[in-house]
Amino acid sequence: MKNVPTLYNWVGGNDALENLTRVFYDKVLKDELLHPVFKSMSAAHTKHVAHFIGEVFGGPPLYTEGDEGSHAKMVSHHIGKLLTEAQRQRWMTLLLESADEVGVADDPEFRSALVAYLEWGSRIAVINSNLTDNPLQHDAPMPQWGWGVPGGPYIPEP
Ligand code: HEM
Repeated sequence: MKNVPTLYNWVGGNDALENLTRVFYDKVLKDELLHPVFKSMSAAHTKHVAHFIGEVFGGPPLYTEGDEGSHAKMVSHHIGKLLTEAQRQRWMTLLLESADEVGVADDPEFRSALVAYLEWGSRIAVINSNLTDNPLQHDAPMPQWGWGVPGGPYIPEP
């Protein structure tokens, strides 16, 4: 497939991702299962998560350069939080509800890649939350996510 856009471009870049995480964390803070976990999050949390996902989706290094983050720093935020599978499932549900609410691209190819990434990342977050030490070296690379099996969005031939 020629000229395959990045997931970052397809979703609408940083503005679309920041809009998504803003609406999502509003829901999270009103949720009885997730409020206790997120009640002390920083004011910049929603943007940091949007920047992280954007970078993983092939966007500019807004998390590693703009926010002075790294993959290891992101992981360190989850260490020792003792997240449960029920909390993870609620996190997924609210994020996907938010995606529909704000009108994130809903084509089958994009949503397949989005769900695959979120399932992967959220399950690793739960695993890491049950550790006491960060398993990553400080210079571990950022994950990179792509379109997976479909290979790109469905674009009909002209
Ligand atoms: C793909 C999945 C995920 C990604 C990309 C992600 C990303 C991040 C990032 C970038 C931070 C650091 C924010 C900052 O610098 O302010 C963070 C912190 C955090 N994340 Fe995640 N996360 C994921 C899944 C989860 C899940 C499933 C949970 C809980 C159910 C969770 C709970 C938390 C908590 C509690 C913090 C710390 C909040 C605080 O500062 O008090 N994360 N996450």
